[in-house]
Amino acid sequence: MFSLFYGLWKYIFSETQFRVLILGIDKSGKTTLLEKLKAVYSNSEGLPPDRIVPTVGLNLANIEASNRKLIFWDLGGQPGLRPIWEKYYEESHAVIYVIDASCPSRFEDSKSALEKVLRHDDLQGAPLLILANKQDLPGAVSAEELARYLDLKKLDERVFMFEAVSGYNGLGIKESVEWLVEVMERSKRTELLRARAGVTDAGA
Ligand SMILES: Nc1nc2c(ncn2[C@@H]2O[C@H](COP(=O)(O)OP(=O)(O)OP(=O)(O)O)[C@@H](O)[C@H]2O)c(=O)[nH]1
Ligand SMILES: [Mg+2]
Repeated sequence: MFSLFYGLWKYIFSETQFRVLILGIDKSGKTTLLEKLKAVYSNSEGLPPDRIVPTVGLNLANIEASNRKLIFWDLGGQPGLRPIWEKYYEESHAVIYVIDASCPSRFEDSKSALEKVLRHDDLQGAPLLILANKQDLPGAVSAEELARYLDLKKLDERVFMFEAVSGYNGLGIKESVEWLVEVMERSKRTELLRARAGVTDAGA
């Protein structure tokens, strides 16, 4: 009985650390964005772009924003590494999907990889932030143009937003994080993950 109340207590009062998964095909700029997030939100400088190499494992960033703790998981986007993404779905509160907005020849690959992400049951109800990245480059399409191009059908029941960003100059980074915190706070997905953690603890 005690463990049941303890589980309930934890469910109501525990401070959630939001886990955000950063996905997108290779070279879309995920790790550069992660390093920019560190530079903007923590005391860490973040790696400069010229020292960032293609990701094979997992990169992490812990930040605090709007009085909330967030952890970002950045995975490799090369085709052979994409099957690993789903191992992280179940634990994630939200997904950031990064697209190189300056490279239309790769939009199709980005779109089909994203559609596969959205079809996965383990990500049901997870808020989705789609970033039109590399806005510092002259040819980059706007967030609206990218949304039109992607024309996503599987977004029903999911909170989502498109945002124009640049991992180089930091455009749109704060707006993105503020939006994420706001939607994760009141998302059913957060309730679900909290309840699951409470139940696990109570049953332990
Ligand atoms: N101009 C410009 N270039 C960028 C930006 N973000 C990343 N790049 C460049 O794009 C290339 C790929 O960046 P990464 O951050 O390694 O991309 P990634 O998505 O993490 O790639 P994988 O780890 O292979 O999945 C690098 O040459 C970066 O310097 C940006 O905002 N603007
Ligand atoms: Mg990377």
